[in-house]
Amino acid sequence: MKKQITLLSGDGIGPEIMESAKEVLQVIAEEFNHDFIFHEHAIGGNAVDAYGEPLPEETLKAAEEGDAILLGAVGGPKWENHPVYQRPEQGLLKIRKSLGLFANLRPIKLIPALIHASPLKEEIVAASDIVIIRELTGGLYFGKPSERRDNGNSVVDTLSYERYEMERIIEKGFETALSRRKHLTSVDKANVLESSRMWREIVEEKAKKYPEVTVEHVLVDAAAMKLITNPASFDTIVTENLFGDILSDEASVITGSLGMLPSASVREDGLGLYEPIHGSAPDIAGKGIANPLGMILSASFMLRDSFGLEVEANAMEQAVNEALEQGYHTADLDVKDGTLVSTKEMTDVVIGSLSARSISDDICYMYV
Ligand SMILES: NC(=O)c1ccc[n+]([C@@H]2O[C@H](COP(=O)([O-])OP(=O)(O)OC[C@H]3O[C@@H](n4cnc5c(N)ncnc54)[C@H](O)[C@@H]3O)[C@@H](O)[C@H]2O)c1
Ligand SMILES: CC(C)[C@H](C(=O)O)[C@@H](O)C(=O)O
Ligand SMILES: [Mg+2]
Repeated sequence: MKKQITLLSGDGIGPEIMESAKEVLQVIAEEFNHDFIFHEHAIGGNAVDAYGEPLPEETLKAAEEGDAILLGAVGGPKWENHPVYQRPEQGLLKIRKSLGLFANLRPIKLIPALIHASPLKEEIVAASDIVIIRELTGGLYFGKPSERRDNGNSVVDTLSYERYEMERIIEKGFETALSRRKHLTSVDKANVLESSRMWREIVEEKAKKYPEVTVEHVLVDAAAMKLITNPASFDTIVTENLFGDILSDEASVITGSLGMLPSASVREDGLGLYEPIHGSAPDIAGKGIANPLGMILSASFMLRDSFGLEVEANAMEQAVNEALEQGYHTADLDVKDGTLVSTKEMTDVVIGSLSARSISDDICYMYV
């Protein structure tokens, strides 16, 4: 299979973890006889430095024309005092909005080898298997006006949604729940916000179309508490943009590290942007110690969901599991008696597991 993949490494640890994903994908391409063609483009702070804007036109064009997009992370202290239009994060928001990537899927599944790495008790995290479906192109992030007034003495941000924007993400929530354990938790703040009351009405309307799915409404503050006291009580969560951003970082604690979580941002026709949920981690950038697994798992997410390469995606995920089972971990993961490794070493271990796996598959094949 021949695929054009747009690589947007970004800032901070972005390029370090992107290198890992690229190397692993190259091994997959060789072993499974695919042709992955990588096209690297600028986004975020490095694009501001080179082009004066965080999302150059050519990056957007390449992203639209390719088969899928892989993104590292954007942002960092260097650009914090730039005007809003030159903030790295604006590049990320603009690519999501311009490409219409309205549905952000954030799976949170405990990897058994990491059961002790979470600061939460083993019995609490044990059965965790959640998908957060986060609305990605509306809400407070994009509402107008968003500005300072009265010489900086008052400020307004606007939370606005059109009905169709709520309908399509809620529908995605139901479809996802239907393909899983058929339990949908809709998270809102309907006791305070009008937008949440409209959201809840739409969830109730859509529920009639999905009688097999059990629907539960949970207020966002209570959901934040339940996520870490009883994560196993969740299956699929659907929520608006900002709530989903906050809850997914919180949920990463279940897996032992923010560095573990992948995500997919998709639209109706299947175009997808795949990225770890974490940021550019300026505190560890350049040290070669970042956890590359959230990025590698984002690449396997791309293989499965954008390219339909189920076997290859499984092989990558299996290789990640094996690396962790053997006790290898980067510094962000609190693994007792394991082997502390760098980003590069972790990548090599994953590649080693992949290669060993295909050799053993060959042997099995030869003897069948
Ligand atoms: N998708 C994105 O590009 C994205 C997401 C979140 C934050 N950001 C940006 O990143 C910058 C830093 O934000 P922040 O510090 O609040 O969040 P962050 O996610 O970058 O880091 C939070 C903490 O988690 C650690 N961490 C994150 N990813 C890790 C990994 N792969 N391996 C090991 N440790 C990891 C960091 O070292 C840090 O201590 C900001 O400019 C922010 O806007 C970008
Ligand atoms: C960097 C920022 C704009 C982004 C968001 O809030 O969506 C990030 O936190 C994320 O989760 O992808
Ligand atoms: Mg976030």
